[in-house]
Amino acid sequence: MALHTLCSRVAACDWAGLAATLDGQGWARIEGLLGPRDCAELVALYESGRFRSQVIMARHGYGRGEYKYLAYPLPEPVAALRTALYPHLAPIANRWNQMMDIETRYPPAHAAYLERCHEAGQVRPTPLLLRYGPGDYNCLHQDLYGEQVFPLQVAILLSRPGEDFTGGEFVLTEQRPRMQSRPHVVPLAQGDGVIFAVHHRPVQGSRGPYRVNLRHGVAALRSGHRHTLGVIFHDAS
Ligand SMILES: O=C(O)CCC(=O)C(=O)O
Ligand SMILES: [Fe+2]
Repeated sequence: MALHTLCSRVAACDWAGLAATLDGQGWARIEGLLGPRDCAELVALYESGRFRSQVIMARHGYGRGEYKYLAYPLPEPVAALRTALYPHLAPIANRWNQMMDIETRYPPAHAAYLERCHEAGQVRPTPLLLRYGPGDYNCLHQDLYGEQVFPLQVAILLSRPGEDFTGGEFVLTEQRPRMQSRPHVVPLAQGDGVIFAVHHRPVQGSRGPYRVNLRHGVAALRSGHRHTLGVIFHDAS
């Protein structure tokens, strides 16, 4: 995978449009972030890559299926994606924090943000590859790994819905204060990324913005195998 192609794909996204969509619904899709060959390379990494740990989800009550956290140094395409996406997300994160009266602001470059994580004792990489088989699912959760939290993350679907697998929809729920939770089903094709809020997002109410609490997960697969790349911007303790 040509890294400059990856970086120019990220740069070519309509970031003003994505920011507006994120403000409106808490998630936004980047279509065709990765090509079919890029996806196949990342799927192959599930077997051949270097990882710091493996999680069998059923053992922890997280669902069914498994995932592996990549080790540092990250594979080049994953490192490049994370570095290239971050500067576009940091201004959105800063604006959201301002709306939610949260004091934290994020530096414009990911390297500087990682230094902050490392100073807080969060030094372990969080990008991960996930693998689901028939009947596997991922319970609603939030990827929080310490006090340092970057409020947006990206998941990229590496498999072809309808061909490699059926079912396995990416879902989000929004828990609103004193109201019932709202579900979202995110339609993804192979290579599409979804940007979404890790835990909170501001929603504009009639008396100013309020906070909603988000969780994400994956519905059970009916058949086949599904792989995902998760890009989380804070390191873990
Ligand atoms: O497999 C998925 O689509 C969900 C992945 C996930 O939970 C994550 O990237 O944090
Ligand atoms: Fe997750």
